[in-house]
Amino acid sequence: MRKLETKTIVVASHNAGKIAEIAELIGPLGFSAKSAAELSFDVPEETGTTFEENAAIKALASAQKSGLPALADDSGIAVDALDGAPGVYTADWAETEDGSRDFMMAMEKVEKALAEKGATTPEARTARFVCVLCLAWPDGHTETFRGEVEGNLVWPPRGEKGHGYDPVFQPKGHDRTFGEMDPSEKAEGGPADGGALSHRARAFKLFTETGLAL
Ligand SMILES: O=c1nc[nH]c2c1ncn2[C@H]1C[C@H](O)[C@@H](COP(=O)(O)OP(=O)(O)OP(=O)(O)O)O1
Ligand SMILES: [Mg+2]
Repeated sequence: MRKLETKTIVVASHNAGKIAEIAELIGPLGFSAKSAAELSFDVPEETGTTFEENAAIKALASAQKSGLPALADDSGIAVDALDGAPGVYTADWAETEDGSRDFMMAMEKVEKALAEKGATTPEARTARFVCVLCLAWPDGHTETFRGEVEGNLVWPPRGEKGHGYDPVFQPKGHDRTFGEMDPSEKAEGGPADGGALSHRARAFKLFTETGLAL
């Protein structure tokens, strides 16, 4: 596994909520990071059919453009009763006609699909958040790390603290949604979570444990 030889990287994302979480996770590692959004890089087209493919597309685009190692995060929510949807298309479900994003609308779509399946009990409403991190170098080398967190979907949405689908996701073993948790709690969880709760924090744990970031 290739190690990072520089302490300056690009965070290959245009999502402010994610960028803030990634900044908190890499802060203690002593990296200086600029996001693709700050650098005004184009939003690459996510043409892959897996989180891994899309993470690589985004990381490679930023690495090639900047000449620096770049870290992308491709993530989404997979609902069991919907055969894993919206999955890699999680952001697409939030897209409005004018090209902006409306997560209330997206959460309503998921809820409608669950209602059509008659999924009313917590056991029928299980889902997981998935995060695949891809670190890419300008020469095309990539390393990937996957994190997942199990939980179930609640309705109505609860909490204003998160972003995206956080208000409807209640992680297993917790009685609050991600939307009701402070960012540090979403990242670290409680005593039973081993220091990493969210899909993003779990993928980051692998990233640091492999020694890549040392
Ligand atoms: O912790 C999370 N809490 C709530 N929602 C989340 C989370 N993590 C991912 N999500 C949702 C938001 C987005 O609709 C989709 C990811 O789509 P994805 O393409 O990976 O990200 P994005 O387009 O928002 O930003 P970018 O590609 O520039 O990194 O999953
Ligand atoms: Mg995206």
